[in-house]
Amino acid sequence: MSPDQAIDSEYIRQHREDIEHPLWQLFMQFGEGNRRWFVVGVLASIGSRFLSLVPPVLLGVAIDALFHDTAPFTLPFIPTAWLPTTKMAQFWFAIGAMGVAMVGQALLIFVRASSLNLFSHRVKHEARTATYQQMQRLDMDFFNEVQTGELISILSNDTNRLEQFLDSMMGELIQLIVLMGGTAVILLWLNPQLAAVTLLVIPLSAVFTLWYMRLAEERYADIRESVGSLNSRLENNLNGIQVIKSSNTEEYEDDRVEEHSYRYFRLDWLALRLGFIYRPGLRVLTSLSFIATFIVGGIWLLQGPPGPITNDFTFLGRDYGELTAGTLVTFLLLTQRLVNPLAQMGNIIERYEDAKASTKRILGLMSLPVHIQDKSDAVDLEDVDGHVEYDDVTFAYDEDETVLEDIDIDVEPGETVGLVGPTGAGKTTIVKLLLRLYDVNEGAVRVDGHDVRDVTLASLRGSMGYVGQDNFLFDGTVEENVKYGHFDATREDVVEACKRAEAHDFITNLPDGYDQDIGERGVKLSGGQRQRIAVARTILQHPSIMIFDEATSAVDTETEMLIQRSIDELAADRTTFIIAHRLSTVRDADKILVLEQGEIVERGTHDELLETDGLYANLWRVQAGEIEELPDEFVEQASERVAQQALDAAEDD
Ligand SMILES: Nc1ncnc2c1ncn2[C@@H]1O[C@H](COP(=O)(O)OP(=O)(O)OP(=O)(O)O)[C@@H](O)[C@H]1O
Repeated sequence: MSPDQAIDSEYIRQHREDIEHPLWQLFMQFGEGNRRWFVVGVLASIGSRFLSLVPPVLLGVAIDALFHDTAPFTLPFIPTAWLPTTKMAQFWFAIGAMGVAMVGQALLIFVRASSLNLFSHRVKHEARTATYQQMQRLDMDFFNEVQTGELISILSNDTNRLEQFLDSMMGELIQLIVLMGGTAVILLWLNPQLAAVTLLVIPLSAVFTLWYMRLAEERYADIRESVGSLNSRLENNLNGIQVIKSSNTEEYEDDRVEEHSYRYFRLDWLALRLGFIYRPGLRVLTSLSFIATFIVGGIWLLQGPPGPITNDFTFLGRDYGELTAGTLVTFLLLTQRLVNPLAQMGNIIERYEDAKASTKRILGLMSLPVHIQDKSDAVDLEDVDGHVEYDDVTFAYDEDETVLEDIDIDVEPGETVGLVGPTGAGKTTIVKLLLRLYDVNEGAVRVDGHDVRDVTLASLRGSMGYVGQDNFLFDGTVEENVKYGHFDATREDVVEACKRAEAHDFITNLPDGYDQDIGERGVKLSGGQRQRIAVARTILQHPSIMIFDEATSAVDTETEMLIQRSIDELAADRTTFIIAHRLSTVRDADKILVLEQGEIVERGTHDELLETDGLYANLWRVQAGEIEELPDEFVEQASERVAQQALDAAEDD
């Protein structure tokens, strides 16, 4: 897929699906600094499993050599010369060796658990922070497409799933592989013919497991996706709780949440059901292996070897005599030991598929292409004068719908520009291009003669202050919010900025003044108060270019007057863009640009535009209450626009 392609939800889904070997990629990306923990964990796993195989082998050897005299006292991998020669000494040697193996196993289990847990928790932490860091830098297109709940789900649920697999299940998987490998080696060493009967379960289980994995993979991808959409629903509803209550739509929302939750339940249940078939199936296979070993070994002991099996053969230079009772006991003990862990395979695979789906979501997000970023030769904008040019700019959010067309604007340093026009005309989009939240499709936006694509984003955005209609405040105190982004500002700086933003008086009236906690998103303040804190924050930034986007539209007339005073003060010595529906706000601007359907249809000062008697003059008449004097054409166009907006809103729903 080309990185130039628009980042829409289909692109994001496909991009995620195309990720191959997600867990391996993740391991390579985040395992590096943590590999030693992984290696120690794996070695301890192998060691502990290996030691767990020692007691059954010793038991079998001891039975045959000490009690039945049917075989010599020999142990795998240990030279006979090292072993004691008297029976009593051999007896105590076997018991001592079993004790050492058990204590050693306990120690290695401790080492395994601590190192693998440390490894998985570190990988989780690093994956989560790296994902967040990358996510913050993604293009706005991405945030338009993906819901917040879905992102939280990736940063929280998916990283947790990953950790669960990495610390517990991966350890179990390694142990299972070691157990199977170790058991196979010992059984083959003891008696390759009987081992062939016992170990038939391994290829059969592998085929059965592959079948299960193929089916489970899709289901777990769907489950992770449904968790994301459930979280998005919940997040949306919690954010909109005031609207839900005031619209009396609790029952409607109950149903919507239930629908999402039910989808999650159903997908989860489908995957579990698959596991219900797989797990007992695997147990039947492993039990069959135990029974087959017992039947074949039992008949062999009672009647001599069955069928084509012969007692008299040599394999890899070793002479295999008759099957003994002790060997059969070791076989049965080891087979029994294989049964339970092998039956755990179902759990491991479920967690593996779950972790794989989660990792695809994490890596899918991390590897998304970023278009809006610094070029390798980007320069810093320094000592910005505030000369802004839009040179024949054309822009579309979606390929098929042009939002701005042939926009030409030239703003001299220090000038104030008013952007007005009907809703949806493209006013906010114009300033988004200046902040380089999006790149133009054609033409160029320049600041002090530099194309905004050629300068660093930090210096570009650092030279601009933006105050919108609804400014986000963080949970914290008034002072923390004013200082946000300028953390080394002093209390005096903060107070000075608040005075200029007409916010000082209301802040000193709060019970804790500048130390007042303002709650999540500033809920404990009124809209006008939040607005003035946002203005103060911008003043502290000393921007060369100011942008006010409907900054006074949500406040009462008195607050509007106060904010207007601070806007006037800020605009006095810097380039300023003011987007406003209330035309009185831009009346004194040096230039007013009137936009309609993505084009600048009129430009001039307030008086010039009134004289032109076009769209601006009609909008002015509307606000002055001179409705009767409006031309019919304007009224018709206005009602068409309103109808179109209603249609668009319905389509969006
Ligand atoms: N993120 C987006 N993705 C797709 N289309 C968008 C996006 N943002 C805005 N638009 C569309 O672009 C057009 C211009 O929107 P814009 O917000 O610039 O208008 P505006 O003049 O500022 O309107 P208002 O006065 O209502 O704020 C509208 O048709 C809008 O639906």
